[in-house]
Amino acid sequence: MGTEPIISARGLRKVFRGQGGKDVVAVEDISMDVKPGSLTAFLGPNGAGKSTSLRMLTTLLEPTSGTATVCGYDIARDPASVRARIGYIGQKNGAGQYQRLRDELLSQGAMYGLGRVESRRRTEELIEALDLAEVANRKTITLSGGQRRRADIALGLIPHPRLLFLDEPTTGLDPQSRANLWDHILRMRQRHEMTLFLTTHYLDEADQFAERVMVVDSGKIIADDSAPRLKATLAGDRITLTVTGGAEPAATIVRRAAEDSGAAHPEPEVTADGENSRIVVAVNHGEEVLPRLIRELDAAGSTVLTADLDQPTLDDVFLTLTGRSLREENQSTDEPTAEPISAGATR
Ligand SMILES: Nc1ncnc2c1ncn2[C@@H]1O[C@H](COP(=O)(O)OP(=O)(O)OP(=O)(O)O)[C@@H](O)[C@H]1O
Repeated sequence: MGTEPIISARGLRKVFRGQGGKDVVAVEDISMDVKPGSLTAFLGPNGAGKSTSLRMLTTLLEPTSGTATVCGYDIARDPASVRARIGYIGQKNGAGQYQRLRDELLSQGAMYGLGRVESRRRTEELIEALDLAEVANRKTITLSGGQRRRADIALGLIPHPRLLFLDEPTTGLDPQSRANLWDHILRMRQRHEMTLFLTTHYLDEADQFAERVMVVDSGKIIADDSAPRLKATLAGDRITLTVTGGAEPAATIVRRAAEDSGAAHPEPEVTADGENSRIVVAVNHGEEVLPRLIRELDAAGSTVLTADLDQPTLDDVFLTLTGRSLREENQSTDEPTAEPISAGATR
């Protein structure tokens, strides 16, 4: 298949007929080409249309309009050929929870027509690779959240897919289990040279592990690039200053410095901080702008009490694009915002 895209979608759209005849446009218009071997994160707030897009690409849901090929096969005309080549790990795994994990893996192998010997070989290989030996004889319903997600991944990998779709693989896990799961995901990827396409609303995961980040909002892809490039082109470095007295003339000087740096949104955010003023602005090349800015403010008679320079995050990217914070949006329906995690495995 060479460099042909492993996923190629054009104008995918899904409208659900809501109750009382009111339609819900879950996915408005999604187009993409995904390279074989890549790791792509589909990042967006709750309800952005991530799962619906994934369910269309995995042939679980028929698009209202639009087309896609996955592993070279058309999702509408040849869903069986698509399914035979992909793995899909949904948000809630519905597999038989009262079976022992090892038996569940073996039945999965049988379901994919692997044959007894191959099924057993694959089951043992995945139990070992995903660190599940200790729990392999337990019923899956008794597993912890992290073990359950690793078991889900083992189930998804039984058919040896070239392309693995994961829908929010780490949601609901504590930071340590998330790091551990990522470790396994990256190891599996390396071992099997798989293409990974996953949805997440954890900004740090997309930032750390994905080579390509597609930011999704209201059923559309609103940005698509590597995390460093998204941050450099769409967010800029954040400068936070505390100056004595009122905000002027400091705010004007800060705005001009931001404009000169080519910042997309040079208007500073100004708040009173007791007797002092706090000024926040996004600039380009913050490390060059900040010292110059402090000198200019000093010359204009504004004393700078504190000055901080922060690298942008993907949340700043989302904020620039939509005027909303992804962190806050997810907090309302999700567990506490993710702490940064680090997986032992390297890319
Ligand atoms: N079967 C359905 N019937 C009606 N509306 C639906 C259905 N499935 C999803 N939706 C709606 O479509 C929109 C997109 O949902 P989707 O689950 O794809 O979002 P998501 O980005 O995966 O969100 P989350 O991060 O919460 O999983 C939401 O408004 C959702 O309520």
